[in-house]
Amino acid sequence: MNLRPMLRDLAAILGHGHRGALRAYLVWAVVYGVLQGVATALAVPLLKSLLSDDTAGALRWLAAMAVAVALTCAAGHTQAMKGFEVALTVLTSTHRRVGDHVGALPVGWFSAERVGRLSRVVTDGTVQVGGLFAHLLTPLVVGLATPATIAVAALLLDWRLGVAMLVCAPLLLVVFGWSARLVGKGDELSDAAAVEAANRVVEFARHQRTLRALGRTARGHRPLDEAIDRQHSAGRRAMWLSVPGVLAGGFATQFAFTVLLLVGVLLALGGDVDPVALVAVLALAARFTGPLAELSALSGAVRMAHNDVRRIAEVLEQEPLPEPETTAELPRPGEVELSGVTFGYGGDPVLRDVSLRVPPRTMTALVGASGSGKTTVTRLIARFWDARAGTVRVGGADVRQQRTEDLMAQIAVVFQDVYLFDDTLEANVRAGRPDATDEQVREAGRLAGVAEIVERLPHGWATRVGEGGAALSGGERQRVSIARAIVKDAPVVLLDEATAALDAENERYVQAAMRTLLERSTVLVIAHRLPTVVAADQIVVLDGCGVAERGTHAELLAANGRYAAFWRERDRARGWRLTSAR
Ligand SMILES: Nc1ncnc2c1ncn2[C@@H]1O[C@H](COP(=O)(O)OP(=O)(O)OP(=O)(O)O)[C@@H](O)[C@H]1O
Repeated sequence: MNLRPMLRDLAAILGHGHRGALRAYLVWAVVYGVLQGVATALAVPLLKSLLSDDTAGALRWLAAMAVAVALTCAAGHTQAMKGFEVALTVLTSTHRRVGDHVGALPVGWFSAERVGRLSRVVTDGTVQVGGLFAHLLTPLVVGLATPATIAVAALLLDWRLGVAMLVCAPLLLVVFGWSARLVGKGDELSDAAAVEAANRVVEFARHQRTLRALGRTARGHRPLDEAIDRQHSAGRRAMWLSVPGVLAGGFATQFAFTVLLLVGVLLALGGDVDPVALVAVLALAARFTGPLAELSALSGAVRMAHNDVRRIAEVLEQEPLPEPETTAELPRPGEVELSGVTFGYGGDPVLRDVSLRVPPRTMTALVGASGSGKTTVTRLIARFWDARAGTVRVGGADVRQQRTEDLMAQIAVVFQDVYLFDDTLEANVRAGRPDATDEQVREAGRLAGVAEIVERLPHGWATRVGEGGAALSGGERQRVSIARAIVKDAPVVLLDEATAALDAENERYVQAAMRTLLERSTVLVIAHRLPTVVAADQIVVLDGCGVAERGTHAELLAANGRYAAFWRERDRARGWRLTSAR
């Protein structure tokens, strides 16, 4: 059983500042185990003295034993306190370390599967790892240090018995290691199934409206049923996998004890050990195998705990987006530029050799068929991902040469899938700029039409919007999101215009707010509405991984290329009249 990988992962989780505390705890746990072994070994001369009527000698050994026991208690207390300290560090700092780290990871890392695992890691995982020090590591270290000390003492008593113990120990550890691996494998199986089932439950709860509309009730939602079935069968497999290991561990310990007894009895029968020494040998053999039996019982749990430790360490090992120490100069504030950008999410490129420039305080509309890469362009500008080739510049500087907070200070985003925090309306608008004054928040609210929502709500600005903004309509959520962008007052605004038809009131507010944003910022909009496209200083048409056309609305219509065809198609599909907007 190799503890080194787990200790290495634990040290990684704790970080540089706390590794000394882990080392101190381990040293004290070893001292505690050794002292337990010494106190046990002292029973041998004590027994010998007692059985040979040497009272004075017995008293001396008794005193020595008392000292050893007192030292053992002191060491036990110290190691427990040190373990407590490290456990507390794990519990308090791991969340922060994981949180800080995850915050620097590329957005592409956050797949649904990883998000499900992450929530398990930071809730369950950290608690399990914290408990490791109290319930597992100490018995484990003691289970190794005490038998080792006893084996050394046995060597002094009778070398043959000592050698028998030293031969048994590694064999036992091999069996325990095998048993632990089986349990660990079962744990990995059931953990993967549990993460999947948890994700399916969340999906089932979150998307009730869609599922009901599709006629899927709890019974009929096959992915959830299947995930739960898989979790059950993984649990069963994990249990069956652990059975042979647990049996083999117990059997091996009993076998070792029997071997030691046999060696002792054979030595006594051969006249090499007197009966008095034989009693002592038996006592030592019992104390040798006792902690090992405990080790056998713990080995599976230790492996499972190591899996938890590994999962946290794995998150911390993920490479964050590389960041410079300081942000480069921004020679052209408000400008956005992609030059020769190629990017794909894994397989084929979604964008190939794309170049476009959005001059400061102008509006560029991105248009193109669904899946042509419009959203991807905005994600690269906000550096949610890094381009495979080419350069993305914001403010005239490569986004990779800017610190995340400096880059994000230049950009406000209004996405379609607006997420509002389960907080008040005011807090949700202020999220754009936490240090905004009340007046600035109110003004942004007025410009984006949030003030009008506020008037209708019983608690005004203090009304809570529910998780994700559930208490507001889609159009209202978008207004809050636009108010956020206005209050942020960033030089660049990335806007994904709503595809869903807005009612006249929402439409009016959104258009008015866009005018406000345009007065102060550079706007790159994924445009779905004709008035937006017509108003743009530049229209960029994405098609087939690249820029197919660019120009103003009139220029592109005159060119009668992709854009003209594209809008004629939309015109037919939605009944829009392209000509009437001119
Ligand atoms: N997170 C992702 N992982 C893998 N592929 C993705 C991811 N996001 C988008 N894609 C793929 O990249 C391509 C471009 O997607 P993108 O969302 O940029 O297009 P879009 O033009 O914005 O589409 P739409 O108008 O439908 O929103 C699509 O083929 C899409 O399936």
